[in-house]
Amino acid sequence: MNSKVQVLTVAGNDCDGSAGMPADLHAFFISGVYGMGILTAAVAGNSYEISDQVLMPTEFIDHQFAALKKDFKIAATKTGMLGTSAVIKCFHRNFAPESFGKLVVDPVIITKHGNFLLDNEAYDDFVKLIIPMADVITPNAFEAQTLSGVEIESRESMMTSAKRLQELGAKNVIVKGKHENPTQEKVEDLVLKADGSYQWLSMPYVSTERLNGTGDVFSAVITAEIAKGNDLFTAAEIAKNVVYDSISKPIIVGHRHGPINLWNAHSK
Ligand SMILES: Nc1ncnc2c1ncn2[C@@H]1O[C@H](COP(=O)(O)OP(=O)(O)O)[C@@H](O)[C@H]1O
Ligand SMILES: Cc1ncc(COP(=O)(O)OP(=O)(O)O)c(N)n1
Repeated sequence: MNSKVQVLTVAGNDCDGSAGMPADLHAFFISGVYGMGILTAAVAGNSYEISDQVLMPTEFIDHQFAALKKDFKIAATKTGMLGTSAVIKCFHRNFAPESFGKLVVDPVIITKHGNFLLDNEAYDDFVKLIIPMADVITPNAFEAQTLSGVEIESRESMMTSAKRLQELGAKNVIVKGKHENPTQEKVEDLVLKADGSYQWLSMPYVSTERLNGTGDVFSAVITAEIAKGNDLFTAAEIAKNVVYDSISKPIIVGHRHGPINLWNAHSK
């Protein structure tokens, strides 16, 4: 039963396959782990926009947790789109490390193209219930800023923001750097561990619109690598390389903000 490392994503489906659960499952596959998915929501999306979203009934999410708990040995779990207070409370009552392993929280609040995937009313419950459960939290610069109240403008502010997230209860924090300036040379992420040790991850800035799924893949690879027993610094370094390889040689799928090229990472 346990010949393959097993991991779980609790996330929404993006119907164009570029982000959310499909991206997580692709990332699990290239990481060599067996991936499962508890569906929380679904969005109608393409490479231009997200035009609609719907949430799963929480009783059905309960049933998905119960089904997996009975049968599998899950070493690590990641969260993606939780969407509402009801889903957050449902996750909170179902998740236990004994059954679902280490927890990586990707705070899906607003997509990089401006769609809100977390209700305003759900925000306080996310902070109160989900952040303290996180072994690792992986906010992008905007989410780190929103959650910590610290404006991200330098390495120093990324560190202050990460420490603030630890005060909110997350054990280990990865603040992903900004990548909005077309003249920037590199994108730097900060990995701050529970014991205060830290590392900077730095890769060249890639100028492309084909970035759908970068955040999902980054946190999914970290989840897979932790499940395999890797240390967080190693896991984050592998994830950073996978994302870089996936965006530096784009595939042309869809017209605009297309999916990233995981094949290029897989072939390395
Ligand atoms: N244009 C880019 N060039 C290089 N690295 C990038 C670029 N965009 C994102 N990344 C990297 O991709 C990973 C995911 O970050 P990000 O896209 O900010 O997450 P999210 O999808 O949550 O907004 C991080 O390691 C980040 O540094
Ligand atoms: C269902 C669903 N979940 C997550 C996303 C992705 O949102 P975003 O924060 O823009 O991150 P990445 O595309 O970089 O992973 C989505 N579109 N749909």
